[in-house]
Amino acid sequence: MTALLEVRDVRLSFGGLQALDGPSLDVADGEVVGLIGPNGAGKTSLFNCIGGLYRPQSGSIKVAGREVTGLPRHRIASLGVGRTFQNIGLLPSRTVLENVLAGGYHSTTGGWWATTLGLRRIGRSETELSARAIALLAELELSDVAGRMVGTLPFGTLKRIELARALLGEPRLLLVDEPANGLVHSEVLELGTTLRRLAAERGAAILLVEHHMGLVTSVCDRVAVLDFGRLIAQGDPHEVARDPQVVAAYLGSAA
Ligand SMILES: Nc1ncnc2c1ncn2[C@@H]1O[C@H](COP(=O)(O)OP(=O)(O)OP(=O)(O)O)[C@@H](O)[C@H]1O
Repeated sequence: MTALLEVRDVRLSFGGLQALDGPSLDVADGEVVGLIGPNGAGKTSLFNCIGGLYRPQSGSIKVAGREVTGLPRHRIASLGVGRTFQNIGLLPSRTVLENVLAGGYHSTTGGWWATTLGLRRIGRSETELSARAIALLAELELSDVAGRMVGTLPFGTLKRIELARALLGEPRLLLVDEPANGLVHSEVLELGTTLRRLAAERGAAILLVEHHMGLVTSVCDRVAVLDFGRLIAQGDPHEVARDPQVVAAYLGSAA
């Protein structure tokens, strides 16, 4: 079976710094894969290569069999790649609904929303998008705050809004960057349930960058571990967490 996401030998450097040193990784439809590793290991850099923010110097990244390296971000998004960001990228002076609707648009020109938010529509009608956004708000228990300005809401709620926004594009592959960061324990548990449900009910593949090992072991089918841009281990989350090389990488980062 062809994997939905196929990463092969991706290399990315910033001047003399090798952020990604040839990792290869597959993610299948409906699979939840954790991408873990110490600070600076290259996790976000790999996300940025998959999503088109960075272009690797070499290697291949395919989504549903289609090479995406070098494609503009909106083309990669239209192939079914959605994303949330480590440092939440919402518009604080817009409502929750407006922010979620922004997930249906990409950069620059066109349509009513272009005037409002400076964005371009993906291709659905306004009515369809609004209906989907409202359904997503309900699914993520955000209906009560739909008309509130995002800037007035607590952090845990902002994370759910970001997820709803990413889901509006109906991604086949969802890249989720440190969703548990800043959440209290009960919110992390809820988040874990939500991520598993998204994979089970929508068949979405999820690649999850996360430092919260409780969340990783509870939601991921598999984990891949990066260290200094290299893939040092992958497999069952509990087994990988005991792998001496992985333990050493984390201890080294803490030293
Ligand atoms: N735009 C950039 N310019 C220069 N260096 C960068 C850039 N982006 C990432 N790096 C460097 O690449 C390396 C990998 O960074 P990256 O953010 O991918 O790691 P990470 O595993 O996501 O870390 P963290 O867990 O702290 O978020 C780091 O040394 C980082 O400083």
